[in-house]
Amino acid sequence: MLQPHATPPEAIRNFCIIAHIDHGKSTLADRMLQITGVVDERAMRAQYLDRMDIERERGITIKSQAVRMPWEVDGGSHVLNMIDTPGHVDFTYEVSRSLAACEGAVLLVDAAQGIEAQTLANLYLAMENDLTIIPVLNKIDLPAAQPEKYAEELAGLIGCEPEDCFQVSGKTGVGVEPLLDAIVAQIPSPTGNADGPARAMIFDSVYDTYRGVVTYVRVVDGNLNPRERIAMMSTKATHELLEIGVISPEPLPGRGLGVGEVGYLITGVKDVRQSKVGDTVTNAAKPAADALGGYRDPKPMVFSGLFPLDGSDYPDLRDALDKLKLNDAALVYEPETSVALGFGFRCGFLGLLHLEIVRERLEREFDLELISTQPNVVYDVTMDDGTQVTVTNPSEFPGGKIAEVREPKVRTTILAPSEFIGAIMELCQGKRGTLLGMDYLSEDRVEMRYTLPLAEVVFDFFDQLKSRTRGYASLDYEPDGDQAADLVKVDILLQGETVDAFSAIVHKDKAYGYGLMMAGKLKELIPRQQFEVPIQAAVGARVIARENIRAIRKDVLAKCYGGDISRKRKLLEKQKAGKKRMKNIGSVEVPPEAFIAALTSDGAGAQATKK
Ligand SMILES: Nc1nc2c(ncn2[C@@H]2O[C@H](COP(=O)(O)OP(=O)(O)OP(=O)(O)O)[C@@H](O)[C@H]2O)c(=O)[nH]1
Repeated sequence: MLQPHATPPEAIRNFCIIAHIDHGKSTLADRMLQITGVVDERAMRAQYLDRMDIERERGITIKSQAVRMPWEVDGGSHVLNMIDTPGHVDFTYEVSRSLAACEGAVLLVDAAQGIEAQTLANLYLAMENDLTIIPVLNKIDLPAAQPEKYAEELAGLIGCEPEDCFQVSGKTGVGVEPLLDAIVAQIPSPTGNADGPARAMIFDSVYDTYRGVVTYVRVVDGNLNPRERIAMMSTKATHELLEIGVISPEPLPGRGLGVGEVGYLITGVKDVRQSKVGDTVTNAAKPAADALGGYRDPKPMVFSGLFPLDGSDYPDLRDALDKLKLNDAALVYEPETSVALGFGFRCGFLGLLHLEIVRERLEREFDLELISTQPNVVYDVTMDDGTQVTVTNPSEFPGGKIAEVREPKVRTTILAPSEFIGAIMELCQGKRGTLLGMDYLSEDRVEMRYTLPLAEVVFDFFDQLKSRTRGYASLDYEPDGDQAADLVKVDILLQGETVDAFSAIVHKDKAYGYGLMMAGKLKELIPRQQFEVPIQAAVGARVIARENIRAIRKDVLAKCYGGDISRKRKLLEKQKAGKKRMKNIGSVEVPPEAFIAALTSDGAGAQATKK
C-alpha cells in the first residue's frame, strides 16, 4: 500500500511531456511506464491497453492524466509524476494549468520533422511557467531521422548546446533510461509550505459515470486528507473528500497528499463546473487566505448553431448536450430557433477543434444527425446612441446606426519550409493579416508571426494553409484582444425571405464575394420548384447579388413508361416521403441536404451523404 505522505518533496519530480501533435508523446509516455515498472512488459499490450479499451467502452474516464512512477538513481528512490497536457491550441488555458503543476518539461521533437508550430507554442507556455526544459529528439530509429540537424535547430531555439539534446526512440526504448535519469538530475523538486493551510491546484477534472467528477490536483502547500471537508476557493463551495489517492497506473486510494504531490480526489459532485480547472482546493475548516494565481473562467470564442436533421430529435439533442456538459466546463449552449432549420441550440466553443469534438461526440455517442451552421466569433457592437450589443449569432446583428464593431483577433505562428513564404504571405494578406515578424529557424525553415482576425482563421484558413504549402506548414494561435473593423451583415434571401442560417458577418470588402458564392451555391443545391425562385444576397436593404432558380415541375414518372402501376406508386410515395423532410422557406421547399452542403465550407456536402 502506498503512503503518499511518506514521500518527502526532495524525492519528487513533477514533469510533463510537451510536443507537436504526432511527435510521439503517448508512445514515449508508454515506454516510461514500462521502463519504470509501473506497467510490466507483458501487460503493456495485453492488459494495459485492453484496460483502456474497456474504460472507453464502459465510459469510465479515470485516465492517466497524472501517473506516478518510481525511479532509482544511484541508490536514491524518487517519485516521478508525469502530468498529461492537452495538446491543442483551443485548450491553451488547460495546457498552461497542467504546466503550472510541474517544475519541468520534456520538450519532444520528432527527429524526422523538426520543430513545428505547437512545439513553439508549448515551449513558450512552459517558459512562462518557469519550467526547466529538457530538449529531446524522438524517433531516432527512423531512417529519415536527422538528429544532428534538428539538435542544432532545437539548441538554437532554447539556448543550449546541440549535445544537450537527448536522443531517444519512444518506439524501441533507446535513450529513455538516461532521459529518466536526467529528469531526476535536472528538474528541481517541488517546494512549498508543509505546515501552512492546504492549497492544491486543479489541473484537470473529468466526469466518470460511476464515481462522479474525478479531480486531478497538485498540492502546493499543506496537505489534503480523506474524509476532511474541502472548499473550492473560486465558488466557496465545500465538499467532503470521499477518496484521495495517486494513479500508478490504477487509481490507488491513499492516506492523503502532501507538498509537491500529484493525485486525484473524489467528492461525489456530478458536474465538472463545480471542480474547475485552475481553481484552488483548500481545507474548509482551515482555509488558505489567498488562492493560487491564474484561475480563469473558460470563455467561448467560437459560436455555431447545432440543429437536428430530424426535428423530432430535438429533445434528444438537449439531453445529449446536458450530458456532455457534465464533462466539459467550457461548453455553453442555449436554445435557438431558426426559420430554416427549426429548433436547435446556439453553442459556444473554445475554438474550432472543440466544436468538432463536441459535434463528433454528439453524432457518435448519442447517435444524432446534426446540421451545424457556419461558425462565427463574438462581435461587440456599439450603436450611435452608445448602447452596446454583444453578438454571438449573425442573425441578431443589429440594424440601425452603428458607431463601431469590434472583433477578436489572434496572434498566429506559422512554421513552414522557406520556399512557401510567398504563398503564406499572400494567404495572410488576403485574410486581413498583419505581419509581426519572421525568423529563420534553420536555413530552410521559417517562423512567421501574424495577427489575424479570429473570424478569418476559423473560416477555412487551416485548409488553405495546408493546400498552399502542400501540407508542410503548421499553425498555432492565441487570443490577442480585439480590434475595430469595417464589418457588415450579409443576408441571403429566398424569394424575398431571409434564410437566417446563411446570414454572415463579413468584412465590407468581402460582402459581395460571400453573397455571390452563397447565391451560386444555393442555385446549384436547391431543386427547381414549380415557380421561379430568386436568390438574393443583401446588406441591409441593398441587394448585392442575385441568382434565379428556373421553374420546373419535377416529374418523377417521366422515365416510367408502360403500365407498371406498383412501380409508379412506389416512386410517388418516395417523393412524398422526401417532401416530408423538406424544410419550407416561405413557399420554397428545400431539402435538408442542401443546407448541409451549403454550410460546409467547400460546398461539397461532406456530411450530406450520411444517412
Ligand atoms: N519510428 C518511430 N515511430 C514512433 C516513435 N514514437 C512514436 N512513433 C509513431 O508516431 C506516431 C505518433 O505517436 P504518438 O505517440 O501517438 O504521438 P502523440 O504525440 O502522442 O500524438 P497525439 O496524441 O496525437 O498528439 C505513431 O504512429 C507512433 O507509432 C519512435 O520513437 N519511432
